[in-house]
Amino acid sequence: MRRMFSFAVNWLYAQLWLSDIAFALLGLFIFSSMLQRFTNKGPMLWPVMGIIPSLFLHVNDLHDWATRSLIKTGGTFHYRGLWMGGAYGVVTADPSNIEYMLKKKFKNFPKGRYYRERFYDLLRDGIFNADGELWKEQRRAATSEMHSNRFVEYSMQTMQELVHQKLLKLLEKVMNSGTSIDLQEVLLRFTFDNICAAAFGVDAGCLSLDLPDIPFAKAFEEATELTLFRFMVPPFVWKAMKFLGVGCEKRLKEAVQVVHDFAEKTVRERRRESMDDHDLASLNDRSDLLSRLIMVEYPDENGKKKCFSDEFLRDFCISFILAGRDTSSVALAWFFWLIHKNPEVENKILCEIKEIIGHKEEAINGIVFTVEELKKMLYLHAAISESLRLYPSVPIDFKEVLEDDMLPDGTMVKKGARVLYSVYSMARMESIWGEDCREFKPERWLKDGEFVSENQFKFPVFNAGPRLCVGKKFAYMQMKMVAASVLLRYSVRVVEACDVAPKEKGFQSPSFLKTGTTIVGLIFQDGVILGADTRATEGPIVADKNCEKIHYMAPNIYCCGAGTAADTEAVTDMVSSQLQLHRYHTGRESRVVTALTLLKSHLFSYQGYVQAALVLGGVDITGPHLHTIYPHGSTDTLPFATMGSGSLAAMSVFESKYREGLTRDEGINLVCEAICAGIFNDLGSGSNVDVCVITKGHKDYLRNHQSPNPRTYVSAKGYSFPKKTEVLLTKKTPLREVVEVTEGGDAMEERVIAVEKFFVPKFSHFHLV
Ligand code: HEM
Repeated sequence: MRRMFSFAVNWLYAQLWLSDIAFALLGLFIFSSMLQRFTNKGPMLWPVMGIIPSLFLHVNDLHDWATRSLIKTGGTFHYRGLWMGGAYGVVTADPSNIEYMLKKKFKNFPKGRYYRERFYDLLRDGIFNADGELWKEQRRAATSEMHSNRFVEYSMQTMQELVHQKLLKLLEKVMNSGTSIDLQEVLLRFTFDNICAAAFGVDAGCLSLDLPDIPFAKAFEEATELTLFRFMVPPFVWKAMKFLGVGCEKRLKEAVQVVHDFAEKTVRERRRESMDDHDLASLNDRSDLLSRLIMVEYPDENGKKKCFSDEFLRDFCISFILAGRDTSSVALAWFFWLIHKNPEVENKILCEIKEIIGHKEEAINGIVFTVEELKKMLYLHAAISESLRLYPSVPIDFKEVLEDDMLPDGTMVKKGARVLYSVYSMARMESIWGEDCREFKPERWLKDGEFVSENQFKFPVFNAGPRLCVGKKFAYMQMKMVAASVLLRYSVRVVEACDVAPKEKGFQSPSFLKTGTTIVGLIFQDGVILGADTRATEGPIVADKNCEKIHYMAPNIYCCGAGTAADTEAVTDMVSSQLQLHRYHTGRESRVVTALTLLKSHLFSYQGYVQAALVLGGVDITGPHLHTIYPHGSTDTLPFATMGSGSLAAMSVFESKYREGLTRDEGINLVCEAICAGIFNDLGSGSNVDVCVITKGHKDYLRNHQSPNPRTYVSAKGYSFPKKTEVLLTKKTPLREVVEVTEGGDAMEERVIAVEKFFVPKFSHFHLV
């Protein structure tokens, strides 16, 4: 028998070629792929790799791709991970399935082992990571404490303080500096400080004016990110790394240590207070969750009084911080982004706020919203709910299946499978939210002016059923407080340059159309002379032969611009307006250094996205000044300067011929010679020479002062333009009134206040206007 078997194996071995095996495997691969394609309406499940290749293909639009697949399959599809990897289950967006899991068969769909083992190092047995009795005990404690009047009052007070003492001050500082800011980071700092105050009763200090690095906050952020990394790699990878203590797992261990040390120290100190009669009085005054829970006594199985252990309190507080930190800050960042895109909603919110605070006499800056006032802001409530509907803070969540079951839509789920439910996709399904589901419409939440809540399972943004978010009320108060306080004072604008996805995510920034230019300036004995050519180019094409590149900034200050024409015009116009408002305000002549500071800080904040290279010149009370400003905001102060593509040719003239104490005519001639060097040696520069001479109290703008290469050929036949635009109607509208604007005047009488407040997430930057 054994001989026969070994004979058969040897025979087979002699007959088979490697190519036969490869061919057979390929056939099997194609067959199973086709079988899968025809039997499964959901995304392609590849042999061996399962859904993984599709995930990689859609890594940049995962949620939208899942939405398309869910719409195609009618709300639910099966998925499978790597072969023998153990990951399998269904993805659903069907409210009846969600109600079944989160409420009707709650016990059969716990968070499960998969979730728990990944989060265990950070959260241990905290409420966010617990199931069964462990969870129930914490849930009871959290609900009773958080819904108490004492906690609501305390949390409101901490929110008010944080908004007025920290957040608004920081925004004011940013606005005054004229820069933009990563609003998402600011909001994250805000929610971190807020939740630390609510949970531990401590000020984490993240939102100080100088935005300091706080070790606890940094470690928390790192621990959360590294824990989420465990969900992205196969278990054997992170488990092996943890065992060996290397890479991400080593960093995670260190970060978790910092978080736990901080939490343990705070719990220890508070426990000491509870045991020391002297400190007990001050503990009684505290209303944070830790201080309240430390005082709680409950009967154990034998009827003896028991307190919560230090470990219980530590894990409880850490879970709380995790639950309340990113969720609210992400929700607020999306909210401000949507408000920027939908100014009509912003107007309605402002109308509502103004109606509610109409009776208040204080100036806007002194207004602090009360709980009652926030409760009355129904339109704002609707706008926040609508923003959460479209961009839920937890876009996809999952539960594990304890025993084989069948979901209400007929889908079978096996023990150990996972049911993922996409809250993000639900918002985009016409079958759930109607044809206008993708629109941002706060009105869908209002009926006859009253806010109408939606069914929890159609809107599971805060989860639903017994595990509904404990912090929902807190979160709404917090978000409304921030939104109303900020919108009342500022308008938040997304900085378009940063609004685009960063390069490392595959985004190619557009190339710029640059204008070739020669611009120069020099200081002569009585003031400053600026010069420029007049050619504007669009790549290889001459777009304008006689444009103006010397821009007015103030009666005593002018500025030559090279780079993108629109940018040079926009930036000089903007600063010129600011200078004018400043003159109205102070009644004094503008100084060149003021223009320089405004220009450079604007250009610096846009980090080269505003393509303007400038030569700024003027004469003020301190004498003549000449500066160059580069697109990234660096500056130079020189007696003679050149910029633009023809700057090298022009500089060669200045370097050989410039001297101190030039007369006006010598200065103009030298400027013309330098510009001509650019015109004749640089293809981007051409046409005529514009000159501007600025002396104390006077300026001469010599437009087309020289035309060194006039057009010589004119067609003998002339030029005919046969097709004309016919004039059908001629109507003259006489000017009713001529308004004269006089520079100077009585500054105190005619005071104009500029309310241009610039300010702004990492995924996008915002401006405050
Ligand atoms: C916009 C803000 C918020 C959103 C969208 C939100 C959403 C959620 C969601 C989806 C869950 C269920 C998570 C899961 O079981 O996988 C949850 C649970 C929870 N949330 Fe929130 N949350 C927000 C703010 C807060 C805040 C500010 C707090 C604390 C003050 C908080 C405390 C909790 C707690 C303790 C749980 C665990 C409840 C349990 O498992 O029984 N949440 N939240």
